[in-house]
Amino acid sequence: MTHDGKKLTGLVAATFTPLTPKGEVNLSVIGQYIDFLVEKQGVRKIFVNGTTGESLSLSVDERKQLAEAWCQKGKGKLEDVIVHVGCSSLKDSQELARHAVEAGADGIAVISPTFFKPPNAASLRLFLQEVAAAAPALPFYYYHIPSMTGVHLLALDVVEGIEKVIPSFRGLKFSGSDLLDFGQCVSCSPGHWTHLYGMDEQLLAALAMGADGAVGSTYNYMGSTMNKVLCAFDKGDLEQARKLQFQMQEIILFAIKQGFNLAMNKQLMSEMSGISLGPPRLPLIPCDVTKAQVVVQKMYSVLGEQQ
Ligand SMILES: CC(=O)N[C@@H]([C@@H](O)[C@H](O)[C@H](O)CO)[C@@H](O)CC(=O)C(=O)O
Repeated sequence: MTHDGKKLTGLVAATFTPLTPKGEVNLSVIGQYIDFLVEKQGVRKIFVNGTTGESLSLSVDERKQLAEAWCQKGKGKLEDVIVHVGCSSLKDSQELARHAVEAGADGIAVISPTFFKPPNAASLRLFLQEVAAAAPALPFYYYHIPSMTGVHLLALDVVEGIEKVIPSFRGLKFSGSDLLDFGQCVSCSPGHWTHLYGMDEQLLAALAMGADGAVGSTYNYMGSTMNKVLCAFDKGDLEQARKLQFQMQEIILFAIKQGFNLAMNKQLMSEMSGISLGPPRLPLIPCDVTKAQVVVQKMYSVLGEQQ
């Protein structure tokens, strides 16, 4: 559910954080970025300061500036702005959760702390509960991304009984490949929770398993194709949905062979949108532009000019 009571569904772009060439947050291109998503990709929902947004490499103050800018510039253009407020420090997460309310976010999401890892699902739930309590009126989502957090608890165990302790709990962003865990989360959840899948290359499988939508990085520049997958799936046209998902897989696999990572992904968005998003922040290092351009060529050759 979003802030206005509607369940959050459909395609959500996990935004990149624009930086200047010197590595400072660059708020000046956010308006242009939103226009590109809305007008060229048909994407009107965003997930800010997540993995793609390099949140854990940003200061609390930078995350606040970004949350404010995305919410302000998105007014009247975007339907939902979900702000990720997860940090290793509970206090920082709570501060960001309170700030998200002031900024006008439609919901907040939280990952597991990653350095001192929760020893079990109950302790992670307690952490989430303490963050959610700082912004009790905002829809709250658990962001499950074991490949990045190194926390390999089952999402199913984390969300068990969660609404009793987090009344604002409204679902999961599941960025993992374990469709057994994902399917059981869907199967055991009440109907008002949303299940947003986060591995773009296999969204179709998750849709079959009951996903309500998706959050991902590639929807920044291949959102229009994935919107067609959702549309074909809704109409029951599996042949068309598969054809388009396979095309996206071909591109992502090609990119992986070229060394796909956040730096390349960010450069792909700069190339596709014409908006300079700058380098990633250290410790990540910029991607060789010619490598990104090879992937862009592949994208055009597989998808035509539809992007
Ligand atoms: C590990 C990672 O970055 N996963 C991406 C995917 O969109 C991923 O880039 C895509 O599936 C290509 O592998 C998202 O799940 C991340 C995300 O939604 C976020 O930025 O919060």
